[in-house]
Amino acid sequence: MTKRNALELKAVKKNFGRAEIIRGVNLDVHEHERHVIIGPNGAGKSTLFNLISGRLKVSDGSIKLFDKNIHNMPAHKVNRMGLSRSFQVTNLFQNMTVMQNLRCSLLWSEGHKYAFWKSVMKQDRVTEHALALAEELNLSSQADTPASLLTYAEQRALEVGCTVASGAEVILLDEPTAGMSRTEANDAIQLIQRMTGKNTLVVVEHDLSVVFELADRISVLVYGEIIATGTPDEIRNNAAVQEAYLGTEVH
Ligand SMILES: Nc1ncnc2c1ncn2[C@@H]1O[C@H](COP(=O)(O)OP(=O)(O)OP(=O)(O)O)[C@@H](O)[C@H]1O
Repeated sequence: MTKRNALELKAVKKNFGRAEIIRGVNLDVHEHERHVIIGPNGAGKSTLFNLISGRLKVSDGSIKLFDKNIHNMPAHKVNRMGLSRSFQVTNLFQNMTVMQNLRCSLLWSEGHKYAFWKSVMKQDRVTEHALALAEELNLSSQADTPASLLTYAEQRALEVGCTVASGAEVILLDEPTAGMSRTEANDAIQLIQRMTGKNTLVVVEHDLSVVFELADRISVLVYGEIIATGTPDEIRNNAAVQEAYLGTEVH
């Protein structure tokens, strides 16, 4: 049986002035897949994420989220349609506590747009859900701590928790282990795997040990073009990928 695509990019191009930065990208991300995009600095990974999440308009081509066109829609609409992008830590409300951040995301997923006063009954349910999430994130003991006082790795964990709580089916993660120690990175990967089991994940990541641990499939972006897509083994053994990017790093 063919797998349903959560995301489908067809011949996507992006120019900045006369420079063509994304040069006809075709990419299918299957529902529930963990798809990691790798590539050298300046290959266009962030630009591609900006196009998918609606922060930038495509110059040409189409992007579909579960069969609906989303290219050139504003980011908040793309978000409402079920795609959320987790930035480094900028999605958090720094002065609000862990619980308040989680509650905000849960209420957003129900369309409350931060109107906390709507229903007391619902508030109890949301609080319970937020507590359960804090526990899953190993942040129970910090439930009433403002986000700004968490460690960097804890903030990243909370950020992933808020993204999941916001109800998005497709989650884009931007270098989820950047700036972390090896132990923190391993914990973060386990947390991502645990928290996003029901989601489709698209991840940009530089750390190849993280990439090969996390990915169901990998796409390699070089100078604005995807030169290969495949399982970790297929990518490891792909001669063009080795020449353009991996070198001998993964052997
Ligand atoms: N708004 C912009 N205007 C002009 N050029 C841009 C703009 N945004 C990105 N670029 C250029 O597009 C190219 C790709 O940048 P991008 O940040 O997407 O690459 P990347 O693969 O994410 O790189 P890195 O791994 O270093 O984060 C770079 O040459 C960059 O200078």
